[in-house]
Amino acid sequence: MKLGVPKEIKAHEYRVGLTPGAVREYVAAGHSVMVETNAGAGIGASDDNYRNAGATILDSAREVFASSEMIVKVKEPQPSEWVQLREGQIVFTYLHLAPDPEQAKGLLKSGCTAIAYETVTDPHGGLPLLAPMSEVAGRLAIEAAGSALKRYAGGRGLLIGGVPGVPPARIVVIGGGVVGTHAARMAVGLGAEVTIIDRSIPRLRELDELFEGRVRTRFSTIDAVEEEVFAADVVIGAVLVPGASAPKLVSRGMLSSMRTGAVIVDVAIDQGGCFETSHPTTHDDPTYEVDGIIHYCVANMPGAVPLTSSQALNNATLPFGLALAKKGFAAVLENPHLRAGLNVHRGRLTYKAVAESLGLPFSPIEQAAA
Ligand SMILES: NC(=O)C1=CN([C@@H]2O[C@H](COP(=O)(O)OP(=O)(O)OC[C@H]3O[C@@H](n4cnc5c(N)ncnc54)[C@H](O)[C@@H]3O)[C@@H](O)[C@H]2O)C=CC1
Ligand SMILES: CC(=O)C(=O)O
Ligand SMILES: [Mg+2]
Repeated sequence: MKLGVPKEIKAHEYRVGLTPGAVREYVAAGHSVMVETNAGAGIGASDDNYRNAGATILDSAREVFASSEMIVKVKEPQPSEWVQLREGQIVFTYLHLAPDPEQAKGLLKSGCTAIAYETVTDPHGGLPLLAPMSEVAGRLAIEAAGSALKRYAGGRGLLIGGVPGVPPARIVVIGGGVVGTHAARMAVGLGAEVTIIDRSIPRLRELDELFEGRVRTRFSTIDAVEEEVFAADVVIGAVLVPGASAPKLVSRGMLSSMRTGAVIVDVAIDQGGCFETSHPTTHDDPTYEVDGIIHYCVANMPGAVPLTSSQALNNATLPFGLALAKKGFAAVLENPHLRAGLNVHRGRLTYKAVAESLGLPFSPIEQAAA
């Protein structure tokens, strides 16, 4: 198959869809890979590095889109990219369609086959192509919170770990999945007082064992969320209902009962966010304030550490990408985990939670593929 890797164009997105190491794997399997010039600049990979791995370098994204049967990216296609996709072409990338009706319209209109990294599954009920970036974002969330807590940044002026004789920050993590666990690990490591809220009791049990008493766990109810959020210095939003818009767990009204200068890091912003007052921000200007509460809502947090993130992402996407490259759409039909990743096919939405969140018709895959 002919694969294409355009340079990412979202603000401060320095990751790349395929690293030179991954290109080598595709080429070794008999595929050809076209890479836009400078696509790897953010990870220090030159065009020559890609050529040495067996890729052909093209001068523009336009040539990459025009000559490829499958586009491999990182971030959701941007408006200038939707219009270059076509029927029969596969796009393999993050999509996060639920909160993004414009992108959904663009992809539907193109007729392309779009497989969302974030809804591909594994045999253990996990999301293997979301997990590595959730690990990164969870860890970064505590760094982001530490920066925003600084007084000059509008925060409470609190050091996360405190010092002997002065208490540390209280950090509340809503959603104890991959993001939540990695945020909690960093927070515990810095000496914070950490509470994790989740609606899954089995997950709370696992977390209790994992952290050996170093975090408090709470079942997610309206009361529990209110009580914890009102007493917090930092709240990390890390819930997910796969494919769907994030549930809004903290309302605007609640902000006035929070500590002035407290920080919200809404990692779930790529699914619309779990705070009513969240809106997406960029690494250029990551925070804003509402009712005295600092909000950090960057939708591509791992883009800030592209060297770590591109490698971690490529490790996870490689087996799925190789299956797609070998068999094309047939791989989606035969592999239940890739099938779970299919969001758009030939003008139809094939992921139920996405269609429901967008209020658009859902088509089962068999119907869309007929
Ligand atoms: N902003 C960014 O750059 C990035 C954002 N993300 C996003 O972070 C979010 C979380 O991702 P993961 O941790 O991988 O998901 P996950 O599926 O591993 O964990 C989600 C957790 O939320 C819990 N949950 C769901 N509804 C809840 C509720 N009402 N109350 C409490 N807990 C609830 C689930 O039980 C689960 O444990 C996703 O939206 C993901 O797309 C991930 C990576 C980067
Ligand atoms: C998951 C996601 O949206 C990201 O890594 O940017
Ligand atoms: Mg700002």
